[in-house]
Amino acid sequence: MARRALTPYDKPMHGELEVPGDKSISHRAVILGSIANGTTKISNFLDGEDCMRTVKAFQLMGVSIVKQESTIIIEGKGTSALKEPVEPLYFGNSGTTTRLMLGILAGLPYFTTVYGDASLTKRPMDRVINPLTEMNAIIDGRNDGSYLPLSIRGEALQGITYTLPVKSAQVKSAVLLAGLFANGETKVIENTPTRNHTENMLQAFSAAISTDGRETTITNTQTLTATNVYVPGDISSAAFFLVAGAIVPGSKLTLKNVGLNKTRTGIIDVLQAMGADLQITNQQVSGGEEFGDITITYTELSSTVIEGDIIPRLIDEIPILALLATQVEGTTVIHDAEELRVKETDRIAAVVDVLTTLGANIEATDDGMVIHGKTALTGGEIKSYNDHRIAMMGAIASLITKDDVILDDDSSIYISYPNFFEHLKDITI
Ligand SMILES: O=C(O)C1=C[C@@H](OP(=O)(O)O)[C@@H](O)[C@H](O)C1
Ligand SMILES: C=C(OP(=O)(O)O)C(=O)O
Repeated sequence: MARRALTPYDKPMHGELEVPGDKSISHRAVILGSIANGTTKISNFLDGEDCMRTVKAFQLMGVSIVKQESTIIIEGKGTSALKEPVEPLYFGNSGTTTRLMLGILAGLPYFTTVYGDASLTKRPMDRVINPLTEMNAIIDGRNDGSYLPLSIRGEALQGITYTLPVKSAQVKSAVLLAGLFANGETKVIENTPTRNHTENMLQAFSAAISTDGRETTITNTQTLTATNVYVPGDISSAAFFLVAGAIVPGSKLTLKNVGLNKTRTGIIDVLQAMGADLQITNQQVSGGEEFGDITITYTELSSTVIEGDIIPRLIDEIPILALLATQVEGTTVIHDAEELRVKETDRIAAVVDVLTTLGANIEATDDGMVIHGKTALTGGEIKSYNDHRIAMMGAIASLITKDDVILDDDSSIYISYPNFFEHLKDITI
């Protein structure tokens, strides 16, 4: 636990940053590389705590995974070479590890127990256990089998057609991954599109998968073929510096090689709707994932409404967008974001608490928040709620506060952005 005092910065920021690899893509690359046949090299892998939980889980199942700086080499030998783990799998703070691994473990012929930290232990798992149970999975756990710790006895699975009742890529992914081992076809239908990295990665590893509009179908695939994966920068991490550039007058920042998958770029659409000066250059594609450089040049912005289908495209960026909304004239309203209540912490309550402490005019609603701008932020002592996105939001706020911001604990930042403070320093010297 590390308390940190952050001093306001009152000069324009200039510079270029290469944010770390995408968390969602890093998890998926480890999972598929570990069950595929052959060697998978993952470059620009995010070695944050969450992705390392996924790595550790497969190491405990006998997979050779070696890390050399930001490259990971996996020697995959197919699922038949995996071993039953002899100890419980610890998933720390990582919702993605837990939900995606449940999809895998449900179909492997092993008994496994999984557990997590205090936050993960409070997050709902029935959203994944329900469809997996429909597929014949045998999963039990605390509180009628809906919370960690859980036990999984792998079973022969049966394909299903499943319409997602929650806007969750983790649920979609768990069902699709289980579909690799299930008899026949597994179809997932989503009313609101969510991030499609699992679909892209399954395609890259030669699974029998196809998407038609909002329906994705996967057919039992005994053997995946290893491939090399380049992980683009995480737009959810870039978001903190995009907002920094948007709130500190006179700034101009470039974020290099940032993932631009359309299911993730809601923040770019919102910034543009608010009037931001954004330029996207050097666009490329690798493994079905688009990426490129984003340059933001400070300009006065105006308020907006964020609701509907855009929400899953920016769900993790809402805390930092709320900070931005405190710095624009007018009222910004965020609706349809009830999923924030079941993240690492209740992010609606946490954002409202932190920004209120800093002097903002913000109210919580059941499914979002209402922010009245523009307010001068004061500084003060804030709680991170042990949530990386809340801690980084507080740190970015300190750029424009009158007095210091004291963060009670900055350790959660290692979850998704281990070199966050170095990057913050690089652009504030
Ligand atoms: O699939 C993923 O990698 C993720 C999906 C989202 O969660 P939900 O599926 O719970 O919405 C997101 O908030 C999380 O950070 C990562
Ligand atoms: C919600 C998040 O992650 P997870 O669900 O994997 O814990 C996040 O990174 O903001």
